[in-house]
Amino acid sequence: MAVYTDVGNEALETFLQDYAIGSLVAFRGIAEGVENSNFQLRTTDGDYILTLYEKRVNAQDLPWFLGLMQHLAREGVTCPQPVADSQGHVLKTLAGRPAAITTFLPGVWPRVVRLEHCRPLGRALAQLHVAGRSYKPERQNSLGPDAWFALLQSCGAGADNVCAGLRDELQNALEHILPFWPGRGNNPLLPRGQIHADMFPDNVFFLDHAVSGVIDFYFACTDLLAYDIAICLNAWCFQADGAFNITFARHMMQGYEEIRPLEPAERQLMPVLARGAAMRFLLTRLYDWINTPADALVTPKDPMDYLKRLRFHLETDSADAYGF
Ligand SMILES: Nc1ncnc2c1ncn2[C@@H]1O[C@H](COP(=O)(O)OP(=O)(O)O)[C@@H](O)[C@H]1O
Ligand SMILES: N[C@@H](CCOP(=O)(O)O)C(=O)O
Repeated sequence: MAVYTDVGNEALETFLQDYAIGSLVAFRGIAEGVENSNFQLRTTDGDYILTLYEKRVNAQDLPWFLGLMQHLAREGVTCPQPVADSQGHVLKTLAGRPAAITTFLPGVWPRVVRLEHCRPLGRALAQLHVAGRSYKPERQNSLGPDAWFALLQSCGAGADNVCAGLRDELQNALEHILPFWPGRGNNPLLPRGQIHADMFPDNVFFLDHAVSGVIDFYFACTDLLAYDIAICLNAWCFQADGAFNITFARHMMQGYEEIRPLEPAERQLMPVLARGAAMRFLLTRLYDWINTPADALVTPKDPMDYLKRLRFHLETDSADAYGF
């Protein structure tokens, strides 16, 4: 459950007086998610989401995230829209945390990924990349390759308690990733733009076999477009038993390339991007696994799922293995 900060009924009713979205009918903390505290609000006007921004979100980045969501919507991407209060402010404070109300998106995220999800997912990702082109402000990826070594260090000896030898294994893996990363040293730079950077199944809603919306832009940043594909490859194309599903990957890429064809170098460098994407989620999961108190109201995600993926990508040296 991810409700780090509790909000009382009275405090919420007072907060809502600043808005013209009717009066409170009901609200509940949302169990899903691990980063922020989310509440579903029902007012006499309809449904909304209240988010209190927590640990990994830097409050200074919030105008960039909310601005991106507004921009993408103008460009035709369905995503939550910040709701302004009567003074025109979208960013507020509640229970001592930065807070915003956004619109509620209908749809359901796939609890089990099936082949039918993969092509629409690829299309939605490419649409987001194309729509993001005209959003000019940039945000550096604070969880990109420059951060991984320090993140591993911050896990300390705890890594080896999760899995014997893990610290050395990850250190060694970084040596097979960082020197080959696009744009580093003499490596070619790939097309950059606004990326979602957390397009996991729980952030993509479907209705009637089509993507009905994308949520959770709080890791979005300006980075390599193909890295976003590598994140999806990790998050959508491995089965529950840990096996890679090449058909899922092929369908996802077919959908993506209907909207934005890949450049040859993006395809060629997919193995290193996929290793990097597995490393990034393995490290944040590992950090959370080690540092989340046993009585916390959040269920940390298993880092070992991403160790299996990382090992797979380290064995892979050609994009052919991904089916594209
Ligand atoms: N705009 C929205 N419309 C509908 N449901 C939402 C919306 N935003 C969040 N949710 C619900 O809240 C859950 C957690 O949201 P998410 O943004 O992934 O949280 P976190 O940032 O904590 O990971 C989602 O899985 C979804 O069920
Ligand atoms: N997708 C990340 C965790 C971030 O949580 P989300 O609920 O915001 O997607 C992971 O799976 O490690």
